[in-house]
Amino acid sequence: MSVAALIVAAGRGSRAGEGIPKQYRWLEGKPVLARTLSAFLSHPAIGRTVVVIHPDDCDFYEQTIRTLPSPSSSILPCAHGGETRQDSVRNGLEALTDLNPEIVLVHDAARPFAGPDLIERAIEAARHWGAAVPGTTVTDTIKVIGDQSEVLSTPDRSRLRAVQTPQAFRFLPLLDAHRKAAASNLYSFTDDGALAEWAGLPVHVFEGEIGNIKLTHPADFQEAERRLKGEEMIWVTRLGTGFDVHAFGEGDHVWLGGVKVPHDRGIIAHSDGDVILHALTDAILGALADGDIGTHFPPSDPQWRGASSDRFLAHAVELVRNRSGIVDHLDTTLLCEKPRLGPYREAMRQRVAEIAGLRLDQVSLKATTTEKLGFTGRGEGIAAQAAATIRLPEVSA
Ligand SMILES: Nc1ccn([C@@H]2O[C@H](COP(=O)(O)OP(=O)(O)OP(=O)(O)O)[C@@H](O)[C@H]2O)c(=O)n1
Ligand SMILES: C[C@](O)(CO)[C@H](O)COP(=O)(O)O
Repeated sequence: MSVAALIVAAGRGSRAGEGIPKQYRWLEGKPVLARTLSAFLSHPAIGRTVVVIHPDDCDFYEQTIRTLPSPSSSILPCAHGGETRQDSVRNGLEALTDLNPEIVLVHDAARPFAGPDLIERAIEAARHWGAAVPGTTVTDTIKVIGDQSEVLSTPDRSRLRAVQTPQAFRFLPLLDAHRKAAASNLYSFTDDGALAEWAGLPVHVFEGEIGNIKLTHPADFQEAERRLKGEEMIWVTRLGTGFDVHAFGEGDHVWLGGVKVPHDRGIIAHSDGDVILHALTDAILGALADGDIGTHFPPSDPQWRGASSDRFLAHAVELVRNRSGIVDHLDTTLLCEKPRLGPYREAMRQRVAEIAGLRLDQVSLKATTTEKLGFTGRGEGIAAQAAATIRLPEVSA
């Protein structure tokens, strides 16, 4: 599927204070916009990129382009922005109509820390859902207030996500939604997700990146400088392993890798007994040196009775991302005589990739019998062992 990037850089950066618009300010040796652009220009899945700039900023823009390592032919002639971010996005979309990509990623120039994995997840999410925005869990409690700053309500934090960019969409439906909003004189959407929602497109949230901050206030620049200084970032690679066993019992199916597999036995377990997801969860927790699945989801806690193990794996991955880390690879070996893995392997890889927010090539799944030896050989139970490779910034390792 063809993918284009649309970088909105036409704002004035009034909240950031100081002189020139923030996207052209230099941050540790490069303009902010050059950092933002590089992430997209260097991504192999992105065909073309259009940057939307303010008409007054042509010189700044040209200077920025000259700082790129190799001025890229994949950058289209820039488009001009409008009064609001929404106008600027619409102008950028109009500039892409000849190209007519299948997917467009809309990104703020003011977010220079979007990483390749985030971009990959955005593309996958658009392929899968058609419209998706990256979100991170909220760590502060949020209040809804009234005109007198009185608290009206406290929404359930577990349902809230702080939304970032790149936001990912099928191109034509987004273009259509923007045109409709403009035709209805609606210009107050603060992100494209909200505009798409208004236009009736189902919008989903995929995993964002804690480090993908928007440079908005002066303090954000100080934070970004600190980070980049420390950051010719040293990554520490960690490998964790996990192992899980469940006994067979009454039943007609087993859950493996998040997929329901018909079988002449069931699994005896507190949760759904998915040994693949349990071993993977423990492997990630092992790499984080953060206890094991029982520490995070005690079997004594009735709320996990019959629980789908998807949430265990998703939680472990979230812990990695909360530490600005990256899950690089997940590898599992299933040990049993039956059921056979073969017919379900791809569906399981797909599901594990989906739960963990990874690409398919980052998920490996293998199986072996134990040559009729031991409890697996006698068909009394099933086991899985897993390895997870993650990277953490040295500071939090
Ligand atoms: N009319 C506008 C307004 C914003 N943006 C872009 O949208 C992104 C997010 O907006 P924001 O952080 O609010 O940037 P500014 O509008 O520049 O900031 P401020 O509101 O402080 O002036 C930025 O990359 C900004 O350049 C844009 O292209 N056109
Ligand atoms: C698009 C956005 O970055 C998502 O968080 C945000 O809504 C932009 O808001 P701004 O007020 O234009 O900075």
